[in-house]
Amino acid sequence: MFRTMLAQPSASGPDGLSAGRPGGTDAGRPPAGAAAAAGRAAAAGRRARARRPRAPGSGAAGTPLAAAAAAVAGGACPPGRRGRRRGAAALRARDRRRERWATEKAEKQAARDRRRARAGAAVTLERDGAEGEAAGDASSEWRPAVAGRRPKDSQLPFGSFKTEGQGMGLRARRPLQKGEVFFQERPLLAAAEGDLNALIRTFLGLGSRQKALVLGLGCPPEGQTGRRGAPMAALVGARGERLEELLIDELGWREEEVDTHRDEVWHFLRVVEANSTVWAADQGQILTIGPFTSRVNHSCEPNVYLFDTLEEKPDGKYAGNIVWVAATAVQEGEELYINYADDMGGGGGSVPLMPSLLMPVGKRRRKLQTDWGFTCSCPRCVESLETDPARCFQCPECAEGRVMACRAAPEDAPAGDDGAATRPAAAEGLSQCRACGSRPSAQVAALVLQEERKAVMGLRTTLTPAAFMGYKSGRGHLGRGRDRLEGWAQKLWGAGLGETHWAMQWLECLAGWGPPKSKLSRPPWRLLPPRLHDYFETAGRAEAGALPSEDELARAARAAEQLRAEAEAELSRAEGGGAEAEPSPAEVEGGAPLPALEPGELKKVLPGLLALFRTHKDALGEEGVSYLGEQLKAFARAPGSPEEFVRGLREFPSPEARREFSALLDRIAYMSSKKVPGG
Ligand SMILES: C[S@@+](CC[C@H](N)C(=O)[O-])C[C@H]1O[C@@H](n2cnc3c(N)ncnc32)[C@H](O)[C@@H]1O
Repeated sequence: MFRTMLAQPSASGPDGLSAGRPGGTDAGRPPAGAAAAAGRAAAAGRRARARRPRAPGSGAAGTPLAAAAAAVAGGACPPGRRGRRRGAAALRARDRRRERWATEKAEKQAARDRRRARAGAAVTLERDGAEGEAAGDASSEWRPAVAGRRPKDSQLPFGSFKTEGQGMGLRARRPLQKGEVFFQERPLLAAAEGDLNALIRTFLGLGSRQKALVLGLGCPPEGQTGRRGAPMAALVGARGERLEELLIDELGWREEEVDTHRDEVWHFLRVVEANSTVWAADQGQILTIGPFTSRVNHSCEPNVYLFDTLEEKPDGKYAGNIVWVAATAVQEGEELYINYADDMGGGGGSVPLMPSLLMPVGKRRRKLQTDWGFTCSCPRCVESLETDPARCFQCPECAEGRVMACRAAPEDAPAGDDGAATRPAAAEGLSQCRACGSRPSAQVAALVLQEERKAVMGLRTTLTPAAFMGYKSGRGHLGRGRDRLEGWAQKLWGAGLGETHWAMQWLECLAGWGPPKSKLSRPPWRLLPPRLHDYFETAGRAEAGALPSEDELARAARAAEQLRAEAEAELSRAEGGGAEAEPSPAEVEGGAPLPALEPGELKKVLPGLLALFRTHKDALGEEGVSYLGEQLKAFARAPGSPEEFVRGLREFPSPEARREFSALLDRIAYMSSKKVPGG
């Protein structure tokens, strides 16, 4: 369900400015420069495993079906089959078969309808609390199996629900922390992309329950391909009318097999087109279908990032999972969204230089319409329809406030003969300035927008991927390239663009491409909307292998223990306690319960803790300081076990901060246990 530049012959950013896939190993650095660069070394190590998900159906070249078609056209069909001339008898037989199938199909459909009417619409997905629930009821929940096995409710951090206008969707059942790997799905189906025969045969080999899960996924009605230039329609016809030819003539199926499976295969191929995920692996592309992954809708401000750990085994089967990471903090009940517009990964060099998510709303929607056949109704798009922050300008009147591109005001529209407005749909104007209250006239708006066009055009012709790559030194540092980017930002600023204009944000992303030290950090380089920033950052970290994997967490835990032991040893030396004061193994391993603090003793500890917090205030940030403050106050109100207190701190929402402060927390735990103030 993703797209990657790997899969696209060319890609354009806004105004065609892009990108494509720049060459070189640093080409794929994600915009989250700090994280990505920090993970550069890790990424190099992981590169062998780097995979990128993308949408099948992303243009003719990128789909399993199109790949299969290409393979077929290129002679990958069984020898002796392709190019076989058909005699009149064969053609008559084919027509007879088609007629028979049409009749059988109508009968089957009628039977299906009857069954549905009897059983309600939940035919393949089990619903929780189905009693009294109409199909599609917003409160209904389905629980498909993971690789055929149904997880218990308590194991699932999300549930499904009926969205408004986007079919089914998933929403969080509990709060998720940014960077949290909260779910992993083993695909029900995995096959080499392009090997259509293997894909279909793998599907047919599934158990009936698993097949039902796959066929229960949403797909466009027959005859509606959903996507422009849909490759499946090109391959087998919009209604599957050439499926039989494909199966028999190209894939070498026996007629009896086709008779038995045709309808099922036809339904399956439509599901594949709408729901499969393709991952770039070393051995080639792997196409997967996971019932859960297939239910996550798209948003232009996604809160979930997916990566995979898929691997082809020597027997040709696939092992591994699709891993779900919370890209931002997600609240309980919030819908989960991923990014269908492009893949934001970076380690393997496939990140688009111009992420589609930065595009203005019109361009984003056109892209999704072309690639996916739906008009995006995500919250960000809906909010940007009237005035789009990605087309933001300094107010031509007061220069302090900001105005956005929007539809021209009706009074500015040219009048027709009869006096009625005949404004072309594309006519643009500028919104009212919140600071001075003025709304630029049509003439002023036209000038501002003309300046924008000129500036963007200049950027587009000069800042090509090749030029950008040229900015970088051999080690990938941006070096003086940053000055160029800053120069460009100043030009755009001079041309009247505002901070949240896509071109400014794009420059910020590019500037962030380098290692952390070179990241531009002074104003106005804080332009990305926070959630988008989080998403890019998490994507970069995931791709750079910097997310807290289980290994990493275990390592961090060991490191924390080590620090704690060191701190205790140091303290005991300072106390002059010598060997006696050495922590017991149980304490080092966190096994020994810490004694509860008495209110009087707490007074001694608090100043020390506060001093520690103050020392680390900057790293903690505002959110961290207030969180720790709350914990501290709660502890002061009702002092209990220091362990509980420290546990509260360990639940700090940001995993990064948690890691950073694990040593600090260990010291706090230690001090609490020793009742010694100071750090
Ligand atoms: C892989 S499916 C996602 C699950 C789907 N909603 C369902 O009911 O099974 C993709 C389809 O969901 C819908 N969809 C996903 N994100 C959307 C969005 N942002 N706006 C509108 N429709 C969306 C589109 O119909 C799209 O073809």
